[in-house]
Amino acid sequence: MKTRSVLVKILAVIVIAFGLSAAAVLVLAHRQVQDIIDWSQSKEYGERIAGMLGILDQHYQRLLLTQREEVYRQDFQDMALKALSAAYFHPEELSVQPCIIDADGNPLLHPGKDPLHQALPLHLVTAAQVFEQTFSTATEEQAWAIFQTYAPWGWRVGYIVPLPVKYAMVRDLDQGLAITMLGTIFLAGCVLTLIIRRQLRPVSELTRASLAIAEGRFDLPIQIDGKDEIALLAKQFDRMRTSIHETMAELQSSQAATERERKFLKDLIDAIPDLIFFKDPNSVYIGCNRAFAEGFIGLPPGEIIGRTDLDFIRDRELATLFREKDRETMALGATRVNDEWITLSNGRRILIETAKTPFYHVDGSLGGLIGVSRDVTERRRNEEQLRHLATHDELTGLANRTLLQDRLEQSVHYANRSGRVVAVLLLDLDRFNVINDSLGHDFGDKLLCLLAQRLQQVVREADTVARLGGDEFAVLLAEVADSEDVGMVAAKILEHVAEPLWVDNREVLLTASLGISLYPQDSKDAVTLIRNADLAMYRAKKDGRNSFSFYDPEMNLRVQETLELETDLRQALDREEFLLHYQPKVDLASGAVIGCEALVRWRHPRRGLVPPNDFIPLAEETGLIVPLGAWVLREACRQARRWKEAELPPVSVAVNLSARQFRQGDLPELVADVLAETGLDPHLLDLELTESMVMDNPVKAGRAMLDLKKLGVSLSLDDFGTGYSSLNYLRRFPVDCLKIDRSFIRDVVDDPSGASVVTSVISIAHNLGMAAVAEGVENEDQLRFLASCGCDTYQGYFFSKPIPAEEFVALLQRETLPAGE
Ligand SMILES: Nc1nc2c(ncn2[C@@H]2O[C@H](COP(=O)(O)O[C@H]3[C@@H](O)[C@H](n4cnc5c(=O)[nH]c(N)nc54)O[C@@H]3COP(=O)(O)O)[C@@H](O)[C@H]2O)c(=O)[nH]1
Repeated sequence: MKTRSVLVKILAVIVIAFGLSAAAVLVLAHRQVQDIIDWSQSKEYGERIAGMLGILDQHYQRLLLTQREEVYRQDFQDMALKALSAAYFHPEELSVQPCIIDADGNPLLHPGKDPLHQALPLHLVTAAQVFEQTFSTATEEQAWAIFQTYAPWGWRVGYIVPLPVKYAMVRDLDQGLAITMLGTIFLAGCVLTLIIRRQLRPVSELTRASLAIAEGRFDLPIQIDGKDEIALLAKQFDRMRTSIHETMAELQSSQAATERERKFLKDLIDAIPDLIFFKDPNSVYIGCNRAFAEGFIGLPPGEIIGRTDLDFIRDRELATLFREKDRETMALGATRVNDEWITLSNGRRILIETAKTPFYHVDGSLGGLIGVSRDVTERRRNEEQLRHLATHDELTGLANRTLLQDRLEQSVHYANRSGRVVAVLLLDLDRFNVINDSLGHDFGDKLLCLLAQRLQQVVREADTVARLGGDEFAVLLAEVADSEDVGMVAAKILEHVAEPLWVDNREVLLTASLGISLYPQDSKDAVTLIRNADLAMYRAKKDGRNSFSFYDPEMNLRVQETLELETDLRQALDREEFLLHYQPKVDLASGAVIGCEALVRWRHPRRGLVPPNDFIPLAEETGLIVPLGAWVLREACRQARRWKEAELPPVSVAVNLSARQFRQGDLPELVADVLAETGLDPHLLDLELTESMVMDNPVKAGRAMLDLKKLGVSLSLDDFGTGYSSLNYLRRFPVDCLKIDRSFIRDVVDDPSGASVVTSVISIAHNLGMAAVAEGVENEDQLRFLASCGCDTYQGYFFSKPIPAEEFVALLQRETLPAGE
């Protein structure tokens, strides 16, 4: 590399020297040419000399004269001699005509022109003549010697040169000079090119690199060696390129990552079934997902961007609404949620819930909003359904307790201002469970639906009919004048309820008990009004059903008592507050005590001895009858076993079963367990069932009775005659005794119809192979009548009230017992 550099330098020096020499030559040559003055250029002097020399045609000939004295001094003689010699001795070889001119410009010698001599001053003529003579006679060497002696300083030698010749000289000179110049220029050019190429190579390398960078190619390294500025620059440039390359690579990688992310996000939002869109602050779409574009607008996303809702939503009202909501959202600067019904591109109408949220640029300026719309049609429908379910009865579609309460509160609110009365009527069907159990729940449901329709027809549209559960309905009379009007409506309702209903081609007769509470008299609170109506309804039920009853504050007192009683009842078993009394059963024929009926008593710590009628219904209602009944059964069996162990005459013990106990599926197991536990002979246990208990569901009851019979116990049908026993069923039940209700016995003497019922029951019992037991025998007449009818057994105050166990033992031990005749 260094050698090359030296060579180039040497070459450059040579070229420069050559160029300088050539330039010097050229300058000298030009100067020489310039020394030969074209006297024709000097008009006055030129014309005079030309005239003297007889040169007429100035256009074709020029007189060229040497100009400088020094030249004469050195070369004049030689030149003059040579010129004159040539003119005289070799005139044919001359292309120019020489002449000599003195210091004043007078021609001294001009070989071709005689007149010249005449015009010359004498001394010059002489000189000229001498010259002529000399040259004409002397040899060349002689002429030269003469000339040397004559020639004074200041003479000039000239040539009359034809113009072409003069220019030929110059042209030759110029050509030479031009060739020299061109050669020099060429060489200089070559050297320069070399130098430039050498110097500019790094620059061009840099240029190439710059271009590559400009074209985005950063991977081509810049290879420039050296330590000069360009090399240093190139190195820095290459570092810069590397740095940019790396930065670009990072940028590209980050761009690729960004692009991947962007694509992923696009795919993601396209995969979301919700409608997603983005708008600028002027509500112009700047993006959306596929669901929005194709599902809602019906255009590809590209055709939506840059447009507004007004451009493609046909419903202008909706489009304007969208725009208003956009503005509100962006003005608010927070998420807003709206519901709107829209029509999709496939024509389906859906309800959308749209959440619009403003978004901002990095500099904090508003970028627009992001919208997400979701099809909530189904959800809303479900919500409506749930709301309906939450406020309506599923079976009948009537309002439920919640809605009733809500409406009642509203009605109370309005009545408060209007001064009118609001009435709550609570209706409970009488003995509906009998229908339900005997005819099935489906049948019962259909009946309830028909009744619901009927109730709705009775009241006005402003009133509310609700089902509170089971067979319990409520009617809210939103505005009535007074309680009299309410009573009329209540009576009308009962009338409609009592009209025959047809379900599955079967006629059903229903009655209801109705309780009424009034606003503002009975309470100002909706919940209390409903509760008071409920209390009144219970009163109506107790009063004999198929009637209505207005709420009375007394009812509340009773409820309070009942609540207290219930609390005490729950603790009574644990506190062992129950005990049994036994009422003897007497054989009518022999007068012997053949058994007894166990009757529970409650020794209340404050109230004293509480009769069963005051707590058995409550125990039944609360379910406490189940443990209480089990206790009675166990205690009665244990007592009977003790009597047997005491070797008293054998007596059976009768235990009353409650409806709930009987319905419990585990009664046979309980009886079996108790018998096993107490060791009582099953024949000495008599279980008393009521007529209504078995007739509510005769089939099921029949099965349960069979199970009990298998244990070896006796079964009696209590209160016979008060219910609706079907003889058909009765015939099939494994019953041992029919107990004639005391209401028939009471009137047996005075009332012939009562007597005939008793005789009929006795004969039915006997015909079915059962014993007849009369209850509530209080006097001898009754006893006598029963004996006359062939009644088998009796019990009643006439013989004995229910008595404690020890008294019953004493009674048993009496030898003589009263007997009927
Ligand atoms: N499930 C259960 N029910 C029971 C139980 N113990 C009693 N009861 C039922 O309570 C009702 C009332 O019973 P009670 O007050 O004991 O009355 C009984 C007798 O005292 C009464 N009786 C008997 N003879 C006469 C009479 O000559 N005159 C008259 N006024 N009353 C009389 O009758 C009741 C017994 O009736 P019954 O059961 O129908 O034989 C009552 O319904 C009891 O069944 C129990 O443990 N479990």
